[in-house]
Amino acid sequence: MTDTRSTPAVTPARKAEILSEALPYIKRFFDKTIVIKYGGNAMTDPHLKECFAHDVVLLKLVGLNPVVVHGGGPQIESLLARVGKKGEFIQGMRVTDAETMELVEMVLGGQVNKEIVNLINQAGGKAVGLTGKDASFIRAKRLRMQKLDAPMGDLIDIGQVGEITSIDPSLISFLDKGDFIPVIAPIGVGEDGETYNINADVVAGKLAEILKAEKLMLLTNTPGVLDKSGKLLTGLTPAEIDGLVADGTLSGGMLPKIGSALDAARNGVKSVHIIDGRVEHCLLLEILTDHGVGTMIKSA
Ligand SMILES: Nc1ncnc2c1ncn2[C@@H]1O[C@H](COP(=O)(O)OP(=O)(O)O)[C@@H](O)[C@H]1O
Ligand SMILES: CC(=O)N[C@@H](CCC(=O)OP(=O)(O)O)C(=O)O
Repeated sequence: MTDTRSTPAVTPARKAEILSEALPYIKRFFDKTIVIKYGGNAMTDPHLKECFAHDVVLLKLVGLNPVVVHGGGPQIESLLARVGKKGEFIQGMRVTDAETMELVEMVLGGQVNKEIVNLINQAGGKAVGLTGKDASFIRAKRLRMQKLDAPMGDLIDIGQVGEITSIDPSLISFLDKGDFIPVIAPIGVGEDGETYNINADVVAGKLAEILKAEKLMLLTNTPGVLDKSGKLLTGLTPAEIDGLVADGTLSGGMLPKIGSALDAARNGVKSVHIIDGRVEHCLLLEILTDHGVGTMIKSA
């Protein structure tokens, strides 16, 4: 059977040319850390999942240090539905009671984490799955959330949702140096061993800051950040983001994503992108070629 994905007329010479175009990027990013957030919504198609794993392995083998943080929102929803529960979100954060927390940990720390680890290993990498509980490397406390439509300081409690208090980078650095690819589920641990559910974009952003990453790439299921008419915004400044939040153009899961992206850009991560995880090889396109595939978040 013919594989229609490999039929475009790319001559061998053009293939070689494309490969050699990656050289300046490989040189520039050699030994640099790239934090990749793999969103639950971009994680549904089997072929795309294989492409993602393949790209991560390729980045590692050419000398970059990819660190994967994954979500799993849709996967959590389907387990909740099986036990007759429905997820509730406030400003993109899941309200997390004790039972939900148990299920979230099963899905993120178990099913989704091990699936990604396995895919990367099948593609020839050496992935190691972790949650923030491993070596207690992501410490958290209970989040008190500021509602956008409430007076400043009017904070609400949404259950076992964590706010990161610290990240110890040593475990991740150790894995990077040892040729391993860390794959991190967004779960934190409290002072007394409590388990916290943390939005994956928030973990990815903070980790990118702490690791002094060269790039933070947030893969999602839209072309990037869209304006009110659905057009892609290829670059965004903090002032433009404030405007989009205030007029309601950004909502739901895009709120924690943009907040984390902006924090990372302001705190030393050199380039921050929200990109379309449904585009085949989006990581290679964004990192090793001139073709941007989403929205770049600027620090000023
Ligand atoms: N202005 C916007 N541009 C793009 N997506 C938006 C916007 N506002 C809200 N969204 C929503 O944010 C979603 C991405 O966040 P989320 O569902 O948390 O995805 P992920 O699982 O990739 O983190 C999009 O699928 C879209 O429904
Ligand atoms: C507090 C909170 O909202 N946690 C998220 C963690 C998973 C996640 O962020 O998944 P996506 O990246 O696929 O959205 C949740 O429970 O859904």
